[in-house]
Amino acid sequence: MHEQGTISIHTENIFPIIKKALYSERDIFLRELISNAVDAISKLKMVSYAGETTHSADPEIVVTIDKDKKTLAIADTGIGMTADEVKKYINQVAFSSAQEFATKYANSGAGDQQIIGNFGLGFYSSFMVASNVEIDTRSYKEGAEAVHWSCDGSTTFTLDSSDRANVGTTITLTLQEDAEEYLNEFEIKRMIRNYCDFMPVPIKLNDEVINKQTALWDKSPKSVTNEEYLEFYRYLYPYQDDPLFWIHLNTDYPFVIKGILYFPKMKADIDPNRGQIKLFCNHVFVSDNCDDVIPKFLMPLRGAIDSTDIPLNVSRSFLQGDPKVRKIQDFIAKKVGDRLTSLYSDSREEFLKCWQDISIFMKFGSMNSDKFYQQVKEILVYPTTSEDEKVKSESGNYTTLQEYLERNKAEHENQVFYTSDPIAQGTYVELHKNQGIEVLTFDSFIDSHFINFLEREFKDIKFARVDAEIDDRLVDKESKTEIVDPKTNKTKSDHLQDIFRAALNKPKLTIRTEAIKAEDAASAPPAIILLPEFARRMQEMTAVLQQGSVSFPEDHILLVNTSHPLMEKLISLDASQILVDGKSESANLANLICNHVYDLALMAQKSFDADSMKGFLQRSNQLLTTLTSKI
Ligand SMILES: Nc1ncnc2c1ncn2[C@@H]1O[C@H](COP(=O)(O)OP(=O)(O)OP(=O)(O)O)[C@@H](O)[C@H]1O
Repeated sequence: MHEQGTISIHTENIFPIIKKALYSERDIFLRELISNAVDAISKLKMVSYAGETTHSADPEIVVTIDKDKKTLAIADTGIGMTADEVKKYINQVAFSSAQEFATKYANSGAGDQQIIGNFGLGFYSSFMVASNVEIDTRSYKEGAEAVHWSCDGSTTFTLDSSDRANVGTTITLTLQEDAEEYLNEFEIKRMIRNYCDFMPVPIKLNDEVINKQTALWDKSPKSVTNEEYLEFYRYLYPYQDDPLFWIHLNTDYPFVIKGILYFPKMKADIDPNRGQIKLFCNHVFVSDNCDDVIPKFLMPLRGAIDSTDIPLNVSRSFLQGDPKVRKIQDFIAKKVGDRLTSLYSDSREEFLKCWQDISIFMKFGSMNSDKFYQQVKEILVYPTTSEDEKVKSESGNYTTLQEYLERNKAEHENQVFYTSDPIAQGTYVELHKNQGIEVLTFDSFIDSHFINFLEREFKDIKFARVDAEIDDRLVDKESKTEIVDPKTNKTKSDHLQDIFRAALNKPKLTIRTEAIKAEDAASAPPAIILLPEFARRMQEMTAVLQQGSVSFPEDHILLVNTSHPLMEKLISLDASQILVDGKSESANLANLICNHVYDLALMAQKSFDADSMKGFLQRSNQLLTTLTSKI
């Protein structure tokens, strides 16, 4: 048999277009050819199950590199093709999708970068790297003649008889000069591992089986042990910390979707834009990036998703608007939500152990997807100062917002007190705690947005940071009105206001006085800084918009604690007016103390820059010297 023919395609110069468009994705040719080989092996299995043939051979794919001839061959023990099938499937089917691709590319007007090779490229993608492609094949069909097809990338081909004895197909590529890297064994091994690792047929190179073959996601979740899940994770992401927990997806309805999604230990700097989930289509690796298939907020997860239902096309942008993809996204998000809620209800203790690592993800997800938020809102928890038995756990004390509101309904209905930095704001937290006011911690970088989100969700609730205002319960209102100077009718508060205003001389600073309640008066701070919630949030927002750092607001409040013992002394110092060398030494000392008290209050709020620190140290020394000179 000898036949020569013309492949009927209408787009001129089809191969240069394909080569140009897919240049950066050239590796995919091997994935396509090996996928075809796996399909051919499955088809043979199917016809044999159907009783159409008794032929059987060990399923295997052998990749052979011939450096002298500059060829790369992929041989399979699959179904093979008759001459008619070659004409039909190769000359017509394969080339028609090539044409479709080229037309799409030519019309898209998109730059090379926007066209990414996925599926549908098939057999013809071999012309991206080969100057000549040969097919040597023999069908499983009784009496079928083996055939040899050859094409040099032009639109003509030859079809001859072949002396091939075995059922199956060998595709031999004569590599172009610029594709000789595919003669390198390491490179081919890497490509097989990358694209074909989980294909269910052994793929051999130099008698060595290169691929893993079994995909853990295919197994029934009940039959997989924790150690197997961990091992698989370590295989996919070597040298990484073990994951916290995982979700095994295994469904046939409404979509065929399998996979394992792992929750890794998340760092504070997670980048939700960088997905790490591997996407497979029937065990064939497609992409390291499931951007279009996974909802954005699930991006920090890792693992693998395998689905033949994900409509992949040559141009990835096609995917985004696809309604099926949206349904798949919702489905995956729901599964993730289910897993989290069942973890919480099965073992709150285990859930809380992971909380530090998953909280940012869950808050981010809640803000991004209402469906997800509705699913998880009851299990969003926050560290709390409450000592209630119900909130205790080995990982610390945690409460949900609902529980918090319920517990504190009588004390402060609809008001949530929180700290954004339990260490720096420790003084304030302590003050609240001592008066029995429960404080929650919202200290991640996402929390200022998340608090806004919660305030939108719970319309009546107001969040106030512990340093925003002093709650009435923390102060003794009566002591404020006590008159201490019968001559001037001034209260202690009036006096202290005068002293501090004169000493600090800061027009933008508001000075307020309150008697802070404390069991031991000296244990409460002599003064604290208040940053009104609204003004502080505005400032934070402006900083975000201007991409700057949040500077400390100049118009803050200094709240002087009139019940601190230091304040009595300060009033008498100021009043004594002891003159040394014509100067009032006591007034000078009072001035130093006021500035020192102010600085100490500031220090609980912000770190000092070099100049402020220098000033603080100098004054501290001066103050110590003045005080010790009295001894
Ligand atoms: N190794 C092979 N053994 C048997 N038949 C093959 C082999 N390779 C290709 N074919 C036949 O050629 C056809 C065209 O292959 P091609 O790769 O272009 O497209 P496809 O596999 O049908 O789909 P896709 O474009 O998604 O890969 C296949 O459907 C199959 O019938």
